[in-house]
Amino acid sequence: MEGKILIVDDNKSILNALEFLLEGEYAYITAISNPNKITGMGDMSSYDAVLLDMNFSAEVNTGNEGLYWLRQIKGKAPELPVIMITAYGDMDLAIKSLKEGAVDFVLKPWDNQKLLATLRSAFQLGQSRKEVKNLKKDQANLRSLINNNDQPIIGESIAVKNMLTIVRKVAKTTANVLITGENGTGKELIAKEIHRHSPRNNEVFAGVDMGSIQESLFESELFGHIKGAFTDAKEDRIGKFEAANGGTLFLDEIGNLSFPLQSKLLSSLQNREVIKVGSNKPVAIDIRLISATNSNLDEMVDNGDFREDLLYRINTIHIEIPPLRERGDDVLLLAEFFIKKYGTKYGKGKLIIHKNAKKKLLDYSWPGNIRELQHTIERSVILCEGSILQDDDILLKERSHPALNELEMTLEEMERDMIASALSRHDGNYTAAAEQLGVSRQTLYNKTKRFGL
Ligand SMILES: Nc1ncnc2c1ncn2[C@@H]1O[C@H](COP(=O)(O)OP(=O)(O)OP(=O)(O)O)[C@@H](O)[C@H]1O
Repeated sequence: MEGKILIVDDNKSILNALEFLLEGEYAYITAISNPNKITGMGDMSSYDAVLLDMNFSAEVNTGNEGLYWLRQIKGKAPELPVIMITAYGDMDLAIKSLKEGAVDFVLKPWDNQKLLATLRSAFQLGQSRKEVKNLKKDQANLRSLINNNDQPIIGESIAVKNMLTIVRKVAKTTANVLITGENGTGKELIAKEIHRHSPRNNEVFAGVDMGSIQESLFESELFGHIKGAFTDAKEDRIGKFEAANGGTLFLDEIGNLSFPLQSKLLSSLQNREVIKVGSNKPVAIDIRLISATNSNLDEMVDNGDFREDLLYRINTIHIEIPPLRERGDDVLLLAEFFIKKYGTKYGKGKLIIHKNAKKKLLDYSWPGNIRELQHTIERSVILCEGSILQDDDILLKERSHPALNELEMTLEEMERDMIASALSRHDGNYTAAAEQLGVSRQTLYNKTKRFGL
């Protein structure tokens, strides 16, 4: 069969006998009588298994030399299976070698069939180890591809620069981070940036949006469940905590967590373990937590809606993202960025923005922040005829804007308009805007996402 075996023994006749025996089974055999050659061998991972003598000097039988060379090989290729050969039947030594990482040992004089069988299982083990190593490498590559595929953070205002300095500093630690800011300011983007610059960047970044899942499913979403825990639990399922194990867990809209779940979250963070719904067996977890919200958690604590001890736990570092209207010319930088992006996407080539259009962008209050700007620019690129983006191409949906005749509006456009103006009136405060519109905070949140506000 295909396979590359290395034999190391200073007794030439043993070496020849082994070489002869193995030639019938494996495609490539390398036989060396001087173990010092191992030092110069470089990368040994191309071998599939090694047969290594335990005692190299005939008069010395401590086995130390064999153990020394075993360590050297393991240092060069940790996955490579090594079988030790010993002539003295010294069990202590054989066990010592197993502890040092040898997969098995054979005693001299050996039985040919037994030796071949031992080597075959070592060979199989080596193949599996190689596969696992390659899979892990693929997985790490995929993760870093996913993590690095994110868009850059645009912004040169002092507010953004200061924020990014904190982001870079905190990324290197494992501190829990709370990101606050209005809707669409880039909280998720910043959370991913922290993960990308952290030592966990080759591990998973798992996000849960508490604003978009039904409250009754929060617990199972976070902690998982076992089969039969509730009517719809047809299979065991792991939660986001376990999915993020070793990596970063991003809890968006953490202010939506009910009080009992806040307690469960707190105890998971304190004990570093989760208990699946329907189970009582704790599972150890190691996550870095980043939470985000556009609610005022201090106010929620004062009103008895959020646990103070949980707030302390999640906001070791607090990052506040400024709203777009406070970022000065960043509006234009971001607009240029999105014009380029959507110009390419819709085959419009290089588009230039007219100064009146710039003024229109700068004068607007952007209640939906960067998400709203992004959607506005996408629409304007689609509408734009020619190579200059005019102010008429930019449709702002603020209620005070008279561009659209209400009689010609669809119900959906009116709804979007009302939501935008309510958010603008309340400076992006969701609770107040939802109250004014007579809908729940969650409904408002879902609608702003749908309308791209
Ligand atoms: N500084 C930035 N540079 C470029 N794009 C950005 C920036 N900030 C945000 N974006 C983009 O704006 C959109 C909204 O950002 P994101 O989803 O991170 O906001 P959010 O604050 O998490 O929103 P929500 O409050 O609705 O959860 C995304 O498409 C994101 O890529």
